[in-house]
Amino acid sequence: MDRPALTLPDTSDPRRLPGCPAPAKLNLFLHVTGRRADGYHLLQTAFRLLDWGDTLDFGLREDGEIRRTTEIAGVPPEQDLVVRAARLLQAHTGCRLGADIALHKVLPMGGGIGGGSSDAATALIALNRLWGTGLGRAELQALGLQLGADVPVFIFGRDAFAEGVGETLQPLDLSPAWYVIVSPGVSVPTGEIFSAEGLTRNTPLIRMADFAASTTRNDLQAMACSRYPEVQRAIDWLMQYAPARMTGSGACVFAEVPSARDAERIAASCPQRWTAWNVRTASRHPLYEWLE
Ligand SMILES: C[C@](O)(CO)[C@H](O)COP(=O)(O)OP(=O)(O)OC[C@H]1O[C@@H](n2ccc(N)nc2=O)[C@H](O)[C@@H]1O
Ligand SMILES: Nc1ncnc2c1ncn2[C@@H]1O[C@H](COP(=O)(O)OP(=O)(O)OP(=O)(O)O)[C@@H](O)[C@H]1O
Repeated sequence: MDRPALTLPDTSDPRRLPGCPAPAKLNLFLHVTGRRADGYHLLQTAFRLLDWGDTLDFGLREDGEIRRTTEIAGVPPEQDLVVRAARLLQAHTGCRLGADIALHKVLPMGGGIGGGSSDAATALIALNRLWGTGLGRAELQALGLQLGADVPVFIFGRDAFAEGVGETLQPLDLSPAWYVIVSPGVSVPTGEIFSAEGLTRNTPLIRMADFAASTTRNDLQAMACSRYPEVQRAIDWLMQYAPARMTGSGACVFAEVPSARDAERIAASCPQRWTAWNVRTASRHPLYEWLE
């Protein structure tokens, strides 16, 4: 058997946590079922964790400073969800320790695969350990929600059926699977799609037991495709091989395929102007055991 792409960090030095994984997610379906008074949308979605992601290195600082030590194009440190997660954990716990944080970006940004959210979740989980702040899973999930609707599921650490704005989570037991994921080279701003006039916002609620690919869809897909036609083209291309749809608010699209070999073959034949990955699922977040 081949080894997982994402592995556990080295925990031998109590002052450093190098190589902490931040996995991507897929939304197997996404229904918009309503809108809250504050503008946020009520959803039903199924999150699936992937064995593919960014990695982060954390080093302890005694002076309380939070420093990002790597350059990320288009994301200044002050806006980085990782830096914001670290500051939020400090503020919430009164911890006076700081950290140097190196972020090694692999996941496409604005791709609907939750890269920034997962980085933030990994920062909360890793710093909670490095600083000895001792928060439990539920408290960290609530803290994560302050950073974004997609952060809690990565702290929950399992495939999940989600409701509310994405924070009410029930575990899903799904069989291991292989996916082809295509990034059509555009970045779709989540807020733009949710606020678009004409978005479907009244899909009837389904029961968790009734969720199946054939009876569900992504309610954000039509709007994303009409504004970013390259997303539709990527879906049409992938549809030649297997049923394909968009994840999250886009831009990435995905299809489940029967085997690792199929995933590799299809990803290798992707048109050059796009990027494709063959990715397998992960049953748990690699840092799952770090929280009670
Ligand atoms: C589309 C999904 O990726 C599906 O998992 C998420 O719902 C988006 O989660 P996210 O990227 O963490 O989003 P946030 O950073 O919380 O919100 C970005 C913007 O999207 C809109 N937003 C997001 C989530 C939600 N349930 N309703 C919304 O209306 C809000 O306008 C918000 O200003
Ligand atoms: N650590 C980070 N990594 C990526 N993007 C970040 C990060 N911190 C802040 N951002 C900002 O968040 C935006 C969305 O990034 P992200 O990769 O999370 O999108 P996404 O995959 O569409 O997320 P989601 O599925 O959660 O909506 C980026 O365009 C960037 O400006």
